[in-house]
Amino acid sequence: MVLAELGGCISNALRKLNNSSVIDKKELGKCLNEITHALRDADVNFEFINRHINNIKNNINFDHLSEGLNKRKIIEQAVFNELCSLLNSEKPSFTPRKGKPSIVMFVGLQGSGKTTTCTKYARHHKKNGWNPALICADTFRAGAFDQLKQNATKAKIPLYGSYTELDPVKVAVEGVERLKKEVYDLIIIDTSGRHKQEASLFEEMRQLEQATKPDVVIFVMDSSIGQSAFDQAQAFKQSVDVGAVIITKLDGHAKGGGALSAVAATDSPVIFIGTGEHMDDFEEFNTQSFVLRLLGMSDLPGFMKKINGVVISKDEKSKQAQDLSKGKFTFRMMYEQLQNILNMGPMSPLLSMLPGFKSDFMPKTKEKDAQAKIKRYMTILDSMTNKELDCKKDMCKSRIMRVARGVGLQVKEVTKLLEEYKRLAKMFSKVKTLNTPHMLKRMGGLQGLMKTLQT
Ligand SMILES: Nc1nc2c(ncn2[C@@H]2O[C@H](COP(=O)(O)OP(=O)(O)OP(=O)(O)O)[C@@H](O)[C@H]2O)c(=O)[nH]1
Repeated sequence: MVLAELGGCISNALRKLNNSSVIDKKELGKCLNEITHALRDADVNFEFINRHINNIKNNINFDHLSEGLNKRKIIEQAVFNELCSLLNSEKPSFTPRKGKPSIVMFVGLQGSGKTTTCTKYARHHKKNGWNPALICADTFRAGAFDQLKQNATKAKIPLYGSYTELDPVKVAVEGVERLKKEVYDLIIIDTSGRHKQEASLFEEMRQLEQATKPDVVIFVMDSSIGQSAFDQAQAFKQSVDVGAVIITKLDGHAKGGGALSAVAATDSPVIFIGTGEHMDDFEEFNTQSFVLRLLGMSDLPGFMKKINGVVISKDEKSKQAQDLSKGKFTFRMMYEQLQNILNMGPMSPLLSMLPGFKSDFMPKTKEKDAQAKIKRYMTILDSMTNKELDCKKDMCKSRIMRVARGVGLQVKEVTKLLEEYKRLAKMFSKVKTLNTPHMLKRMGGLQGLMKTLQT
């Protein structure tokens, strides 16, 4: 059972309580039985299921619940709390400091997604103001250096590695020394994997840990490995000092429950999840947000945090607010808005924080089309002169033709962009404030915005 289905089954079990005229021990038992089956089908560790289901039972004492209380709500809250505690770790999560070098070492089995995740992690921190660099200490797999090099080049992250040196410890130590001197504040070491938990892999990890003294060791776990996740997580924890976990491949058909619950074996928090092969398919993990979304409930605080933080940065916000109050919406501002939408990354995870939106609301192909359209608009805007970008008037025909020729597109593409500009200018002229809910209302809600981008 994939995770989205797990959420659906748990919500269904809870919803059935609505239809019961009396909610008593028997009804609660039926509901918890259904939840137990759903968790089992999603590969959550049996021992954990029993422990958490018992906790729910023990936390709801029907004899002590007075008449007026909403029993369904109490049960729902107890289930929510237990699902959170299943995924929570007491240990605080590690955050690298800016301006001071932190060393982060990635470990995991071959194919778990380490190399991809290292670059995603570096890119995420770069976007948020760190100065990251990568080290390829995987001298075991031929092609590992080239793979990381390709990823790093795409993400514009500096990389240290060697085609000839076969000792991973030597590469890692030299890399750390060099990158520290070059004042990178986040030094990320990609290590090699093996097909299974081999002694040689663990020995290599131990040596790397001793030689580079990382501030944190991040264990990368593939979510599709089911029940065996628990043993794997435990074996890694026993070999190196795992301090954080990243679960990959939570997109697609992974059951995910096994990996999510196995995190307890590492006694470390999940800090990110990988939701696809693309660089942007990477999300910060927040237990409460995750469980809310799993159960199909809205995560409005998470949504607002993301949209306010990314769509309009604080500095831009005051300048743009000033311009808007003067009724000025220029092509340059349109460019900035499009850039902000691209910076948000994939829309589906964002939208799934809202009630009524499922994670597959926008299929990947549509998402790609929408992003291609934004990029096309930005290419057109790139070919405009500064004067044109800061102008808020319509463009004459000869200019439209010049711009179309400049970017090698048809005139109708430029005309489409102008229509979109007029629509946005009209909308912003009425808003005159950068209050996000207000703007979304003007856009006809997110559904309206998404429809526009998809057409
Ligand atoms: N669908 C999906 N694929 C992923 C994700 N993360 C990584 N992958 C894919 O998983 C495969 C293996 O990823 P790598 O990054 O090469 O794995 P690795 O752990 O570095 O492997 P070794 O270097 O051989 O130890 C690649 O095809 C990645 O594109 C994810 O979150 N979702």
